[in-house]
Amino acid sequence: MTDMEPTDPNTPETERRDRTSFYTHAAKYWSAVPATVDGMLGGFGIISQTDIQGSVSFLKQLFKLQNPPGHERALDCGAGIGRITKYLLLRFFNKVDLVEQNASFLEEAKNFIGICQKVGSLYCVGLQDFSPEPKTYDLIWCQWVLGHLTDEDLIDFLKSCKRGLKPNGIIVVKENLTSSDKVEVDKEDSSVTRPITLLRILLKQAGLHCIKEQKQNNFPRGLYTVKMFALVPDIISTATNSNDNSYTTKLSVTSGDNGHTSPVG
Ligand SMILES: C[S@@+](CC[C@H](N)C(=O)[O-])C[C@H]1O[C@@H](n2cnc3c(N)ncnc32)[C@H](O)[C@@H]1O
Repeated sequence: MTDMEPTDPNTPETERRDRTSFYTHAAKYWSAVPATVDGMLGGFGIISQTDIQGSVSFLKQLFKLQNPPGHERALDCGAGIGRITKYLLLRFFNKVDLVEQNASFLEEAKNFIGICQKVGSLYCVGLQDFSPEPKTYDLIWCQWVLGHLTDEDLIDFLKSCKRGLKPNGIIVVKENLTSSDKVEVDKEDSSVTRPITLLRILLKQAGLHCIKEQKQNNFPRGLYTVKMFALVPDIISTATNSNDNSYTTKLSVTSGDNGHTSPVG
């Protein structure tokens, strides 16, 4: 190649460098954020209680399913200081593990949650490099973190979560969604906010089936729409992969979007 020839932007090497910088930039961003509830919610600590109430109500509905998840073990993904572990998961599960890329947040989680025998392993690693132990979790909760994964890594991560589920286990995704059909990129924290159409495609590619979805209500105006999705292994993709758990998901899908928009990301 001569000096005059333009470099191809899509070479594997360029993609590898872009991916690495996407994650290192996010890690740098979060390293400057205070280890507080307000810090976890981008300055919107005020919405934490409403958020938790919405999640409690959603989770209670999942326990009323015909084949409900057990209460043994949950995993909090992108856990931060353990806000969701403390106020939601520890109320319903005998053991909760946390996975979070920022070591200071996990350190603070010990103080924030307090001494609790029910807190299990604290994994300090990015979700792009993490796979839950197979057949371990009744519930895997992913909130306000999946926008920090590339589409490809998100699919791989969700596939590994699927393998991490116990029978009747459920993955919950609670994320911001764009009101347009476009991905919105936040260069400051190195994240993306996806439209629901893209999220649905990625969930399908991960071999997940949505058994329930619900909009988070009562957030202040001007924030992104936030939705919760309860996901189980898709029967079809499960049938082609005998290592996965099997499900009969004859459950109704509920939806309700009244156009509100949310905090972080
Ligand atoms: C908006 S905060 C949400 C924290 C928590 N889920 C909550 O709702 O309170 C995003 C969290 O994701 C973490 N995070 C960012 N990128 C990550 C990655 N690639 N893997 C794991 N955690 C990540 C950040 O360090 C931060 O703790």
